[in-house]
Order: sequence, then C-alpha cells, then structure tokens
Amino acid sequence: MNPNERVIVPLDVPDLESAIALLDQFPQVTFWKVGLELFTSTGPTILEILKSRQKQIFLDLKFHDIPNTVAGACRAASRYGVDLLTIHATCGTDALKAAAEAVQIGANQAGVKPPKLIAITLLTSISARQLAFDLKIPLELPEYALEMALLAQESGLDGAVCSPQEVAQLRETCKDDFVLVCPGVRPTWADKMDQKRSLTPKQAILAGADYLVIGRPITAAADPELAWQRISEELSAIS
Ligand SMILES: O=C(O)c1cc(=O)[nH]c(=O)n1[C@@H]1O[C@H](COP(=O)(O)O)[C@@H](O)[C@H]1O
Repeated sequence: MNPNERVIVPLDVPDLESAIALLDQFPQVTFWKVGLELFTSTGPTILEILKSRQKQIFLDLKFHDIPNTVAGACRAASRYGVDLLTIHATCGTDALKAAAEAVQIGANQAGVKPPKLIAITLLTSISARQLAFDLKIPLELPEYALEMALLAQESGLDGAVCSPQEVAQLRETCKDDFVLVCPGVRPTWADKMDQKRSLTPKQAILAGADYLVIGRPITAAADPELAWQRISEELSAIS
C-alpha cells in the first residue's frame, strides 16, 4: 500500500460546503472519515459525494447502545457501502455480536460490500489518570485497551481503534488480519490539543497501525498542503 493511503483525514466540519472545500483542497487524500458532526448535519449526502469521487469512507458514528438498537443502526449504516464503521467495545459482547451480524445483513440487503466493523477500545482523549479517577476502571490503561480489543475480536469484529501508544501490544496479541486504526497521531511539529496518548505518524506505523487518523495537524495547520506533504514524506521514508 502507498504510505499516503494509510492516512485517513477526518471531515470534522459543520456542513457540506466546508466538507467539499476540504475534498477540493486535498485531491490526493484517498480515505476520508465522516464523523458525528458532519453526518448529523448532512446525512448520507456526504457519502454519495465521496463515492462519486471514488474515495474510501470511514463512517465513524461510534454506536453505543443495547444489542437490538446497535444492530439496527449497523444494518442501516452498512447499506451505504462504506469501508469502516465504528462501535464502542463497551457495548459488551452481546451487542458487538449482534452488530457484527447486522453489518453482513445490511450490506447483503443493499448488494454492497460489508464495512469492516471496528471497536473503540478507549478514546485517545482519555488519560491514565482519567481512566482511574473519572471512569473508576481499576486496570492499567494498556491492559484495559487490550482487553477491549480482545472482547471485540472474540465477538467477531474486524478490528479496533486504539491510541498509537497501545497499538504495538494489540498488534502482538490480536490476529494478523485484525485492522488497527490509530487516531491521536501527532507529528513532532504539531500541537497535541485534546489528544492525551499520541505518537508520531512514523512511530505509529512502525508500532503496527494499519491506518492513521490525522485531522487538525493537517486541516488546522497554517499551511495545510505543506503539513500533508511533511506527513507524506515522513511515512514514505519508512523502510
Ligand atoms: O474513532 C475515531 O476516529 C477516534 C477515536 C478516538 O479514540 N480518538 C479520536 O480522536 N478519534 C477521531 O479521530 C479524529 C482525530 O482528529 P485530530 O485530533 O484533529 O487529529 C477525530 O475525528 C476524532 O473523532
């Protein structure tokens, strides 16, 4: 895979107009993420636009609900023919299994390829301190992220979203074709902002990430094209 194809850029913008402006600004980006803000604003229209431009789509709706409800949501989302879809591992095994099954049913009904269903292990904005003191989880952070990934794998999911700081451990323990997607990636020259567990693009790929989600270091940079180019050069230099 061309290293640039490992970078997923989130369309974290409020409306269709701003999303199209980003697509026009970065024709070289092959994989885009549609998250809660844009999908809530535009609905599936943005997915049609991405498809008309032959882009890969990560529909990041982070479902979190009871088994019957997440199954229904996954069935509906899978009819759009997207490539990746998210659900929180903390829904529990019954909901994850129901979601994995629903993804196949929805895609079959629409005659499209099923998306890879991937589980959020622990949001990259949560620190070890917050895990212990706010969420009252008694496990060490890397152990918790690994447990969530294993729960997803055992429930029949295709992969997980984790911070780059945990990806080496997940890569070592999960099966080889388990897709690992890392947000919270920050080049040395970028501000970390609300991301608490970051590594650089090169470090994240070397640790075993299949895809990197990189947003504001590119889209909010003073010179966004230069930021993309620097990331692209960093990844191309990996031997
Ligand atoms: O599912 C995600 O993509 C996600 C999971 C997570 O744990 N952390 C996380 O930051 N994300 C998403 O990854 C993107 C990161 O954007 P930047 O922080 O701007 O690079 C955002 O769209 C987040 O919604």
